Amino acid sequence: MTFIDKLSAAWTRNDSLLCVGLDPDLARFPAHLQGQPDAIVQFCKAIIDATADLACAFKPQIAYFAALGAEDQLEQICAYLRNHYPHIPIVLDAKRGDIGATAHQYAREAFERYGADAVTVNPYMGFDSVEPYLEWADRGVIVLCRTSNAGGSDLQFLDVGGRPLYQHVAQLVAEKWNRNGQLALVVGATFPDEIAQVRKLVGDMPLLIPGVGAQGGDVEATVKAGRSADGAGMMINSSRAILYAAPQDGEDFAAAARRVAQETRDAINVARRG
Ligand SMILES: O=C(O)c1cc(=O)[nH]c(=O)n1[C@@H]1O[C@H](COP(=O)(O)O)[C@@H](O)[C@H]1O
Repeated sequence: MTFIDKLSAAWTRNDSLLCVGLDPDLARFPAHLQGQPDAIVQFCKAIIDATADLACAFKPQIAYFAALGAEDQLEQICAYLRNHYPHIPIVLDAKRGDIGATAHQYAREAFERYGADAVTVNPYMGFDSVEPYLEWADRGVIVLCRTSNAGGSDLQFLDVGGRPLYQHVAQLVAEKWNRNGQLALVVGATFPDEIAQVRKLVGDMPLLIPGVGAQGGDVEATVKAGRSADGAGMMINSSRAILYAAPQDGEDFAAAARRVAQETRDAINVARRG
C-alpha cells in the first residue's frame, strides 16, 4: 500500500484530517514524568493512545529527539505506531535536503531506521536531492512549499518569471517531480490565500498544513482554501496545542490532549462540510 493510499484510508476510517505532531519538550512534561529515563516514550505513547482514533497521521519532529540524543526513543515510538496503529501513517518531519548520495542516507534513516511512511524534505537543492527518496516507491515525500513562519516569505516570495517562488515549486513538484505519485507539499495554515493558490496549481495532491493551534492559523479559512475536490486532501497538523493542552500539574495530560484533538478534528470537519 502506498503512502497516499494509507493516508486516504486513514482520512476515511477516522473521519479526520488532523495530523497530531509529536514534538516532545521535556520542560513542558507533567511532573510525574520529569527525570524518568524513558519519559519521551511514555509521554508520546500516552498521546498516541489518546488521539489515535482522531488522527489521520502522526508527525514526529526529529529535532526534539536528536537534540537530546533520544533517537532510540524515536525508534521505539515509531515501532509502537507501526505495531499498534498500522493504519495510521507516520510522517517523519526532518526537512532534509542534500546532494544525492547524502540524500540516499537520509532516506534510509527515515524509511528504514524509523520506518516512516513519509518524510519532509527541502527543495532548495533541486530534483537530484529529492530523487533518492523516490526509490522507496511505497513511501511519501513531502516538499516544503510555502512554510508557516513569517521568514518563509524571504525566499518563497521572490519573483521568478512573474510569480512567487513557492508557486513555481508547487507546479514543478506537481508536474515534473511527482513521477510515481509519491509527492505532497507543505503549506502553512498561517497563509490561507497561498494555500488556495497552491491547491489551484496541484489538483488533489495532499497538503501537509502545519500552523493551526500554537501558531494561530485559522482552521476554517485553512480548510476552505485547502480542501480537495472530495473534501479531503489535507493533513492539518497541530503539535503544542494538543501535547501541552493541560496545565503541567492540572488535568491529566493525555485526556486534555484528546479533548483538544477532538475539538480540532471536529472544527476541521465542520469547515470542510460547510
Ligand atoms: O514541515 C513541518 O511540519 C512544518 C512546516 C512549516 O512550515 N511550519 C511548521 O511549523 N512545521 C512543523 O510543524 C510543527 C508545528 O508545531 P505547532 O506550532 O506546535 O503546532 C512543528 O513540528 C514544526 O517544525
